[in-house]
Amino acid sequence: MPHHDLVIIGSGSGNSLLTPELEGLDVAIVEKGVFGGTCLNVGCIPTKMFVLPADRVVDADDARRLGVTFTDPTVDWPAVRDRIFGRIDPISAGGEGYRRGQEHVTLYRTRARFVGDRRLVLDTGEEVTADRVVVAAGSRAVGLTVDGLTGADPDRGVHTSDTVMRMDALPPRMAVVGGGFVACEMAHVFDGLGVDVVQVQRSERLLMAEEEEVSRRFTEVTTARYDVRLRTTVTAAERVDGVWRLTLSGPEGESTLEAETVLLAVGRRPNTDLLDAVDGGLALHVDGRVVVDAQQRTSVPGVWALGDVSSPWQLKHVANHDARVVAHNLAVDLGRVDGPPRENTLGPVPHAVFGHPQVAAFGPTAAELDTAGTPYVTKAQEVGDVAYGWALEDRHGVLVVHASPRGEILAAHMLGTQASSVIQPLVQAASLGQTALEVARGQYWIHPALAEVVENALLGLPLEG
Ligand SMILES: Cc1cc2nc3c(=O)[nH]c(=O)nc-3n(C[C@H](O)[C@H](O)[C@H](O)COP(=O)(O)OP(=O)(O)OC[C@H]3O[C@@H](n4cnc5c(N)ncnc54)[C@H](O)[C@@H]3O)c2cc1C
Ligand SMILES: NC(=O)c1ccc[n+]([C@@H]2O[C@H](COP(=O)([O-])OP(=O)(O)OC[C@H]3O[C@@H](n4cnc5c(N)ncnc54)[C@H](O)[C@@H]3O)[C@@H](O)[C@H]2O)c1
Repeated sequence: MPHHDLVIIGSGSGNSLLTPELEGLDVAIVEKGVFGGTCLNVGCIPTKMFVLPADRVVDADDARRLGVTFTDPTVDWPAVRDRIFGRIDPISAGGEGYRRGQEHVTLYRTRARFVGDRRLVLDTGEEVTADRVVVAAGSRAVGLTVDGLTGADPDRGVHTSDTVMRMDALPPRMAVVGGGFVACEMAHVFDGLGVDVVQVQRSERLLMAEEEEVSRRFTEVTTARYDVRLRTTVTAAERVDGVWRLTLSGPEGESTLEAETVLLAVGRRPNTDLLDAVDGGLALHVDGRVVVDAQQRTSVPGVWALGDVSSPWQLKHVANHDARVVAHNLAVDLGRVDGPPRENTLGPVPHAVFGHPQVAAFGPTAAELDTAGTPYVTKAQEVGDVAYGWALEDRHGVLVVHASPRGEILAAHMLGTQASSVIQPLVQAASLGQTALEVARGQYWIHPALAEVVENALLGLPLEG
């Protein structure tokens, strides 16, 4: 029975654990899927590479308002797709090859399941034990409880984000089910690339978890662009002659929607069930995530967890930071690094939805601050009211900042061009404890750059004194 110093389950963020401090350990990586995990192969990176060409199409159309007209675009799907995966697939293969070539690393290309504390059985039948285990097994897309739509079935035109980006050809029509991150990004991509998209969202707005003003404006812009069915669910589905006929239940009662392709984008669940995590003694939250403490330790000594399998945030920058904490704490545990273990105490967690326009945010919404009874002041700065907003002829963009009455930055919520980059100075300020006035008046703001929206929002806060 092979015994290793360290077994890592999952080659996404888990693959970045092997820092120089862990050099020479007998390490095994177990990976059942594509090497490199979700972000590289089917997540952040390819999706953003698909978003960009769609942005170009939408921006070209929008340029009409600026007095510039382009001829209608031609989309070469195989060229778009193959450029993206022509870049990504070799990175995955190269990463796998590198690990295979390392003398002290064993790569098991199969699934692992726990059968005891730090004891695993692989789908090959082999049993593997380890002094230390890191669970970095990620999450996976869920389906609907509707017959035919319970999971991806690409041959029958049912996709999740794992499969939709590799389609042979663009379908004429696509039903996108969901109103969260994946649904909004993918609906933008496929509408932009010329597919007739209908997005079906059970709630009253898209991106319901965002600040209401942002979610409302995003929904307005999106519904003006393509067909969005709000407060609507899919209750039944049948496929006839290669076309899905979905029965929808919405505000006006029952209706039918036809599409060659259905994209299921209704959330992701942690992969602890595939791991038999409970048999490994791991305590789980009710939603299936592994319980970890501030040092990323699980309930079993010698077992750590990181990323989507344990985090309340299914975000790559969070998984990466978890991995840095675990790598340090492994090195401390092994006596290779002096000092106390590290705690996972970074500031507020930002996120962005790369739709068109983008949405980016961190911190509580106004509704959450109200519920918590936290005193706060707010400024909603229109993007269209700063100089670069005039250049953009911006009509929808807004940056909402919430701060304490004394100027500590609590939250920012933005809809607009490059929101994912524009809010970063606010993430920095909130993380490093800089006040609104320090940030607004403690530096030059390049004029007339889009970042002036941040400066103006901060100066517009009705602070005490
Ligand atoms: C479409 C999409 C777009 C996204 N875009 C963004 C974005 O723009 N920005 C952002 O921050 N986040 C984004 N995310 C989220 C981000 O991809 C994840 O948060 C991140 O990749 C999680 O990393 P991880 O290491 O926890 O898991 P993963 O990268 O998923 O790695 C887990 C690995 O474990 C393997 N595994 C699971 N169970 C077992 C087992 N029992 N045995 C062996 N191997 C196993 C899996 O095959 C997988 O390769 C996106 C996600 C999706 C789906
Ligand atoms: N840009 C990014 O950072 C990015 C991009 C994609 C995904 N992600 C991560 O991946 C996670 C998963 O993304 P997601 O979009 O799948 O999930 P999500 O939680 O963001 O959204 C799920 C959506 O599905 C809807 N839904 C759930 N069950 C439903 C049902 N039975 N019928 C109809 N609608 C239903 C919800 O109302 C919601 O609109 C995100 O939460 C995010 O953390 C991040």
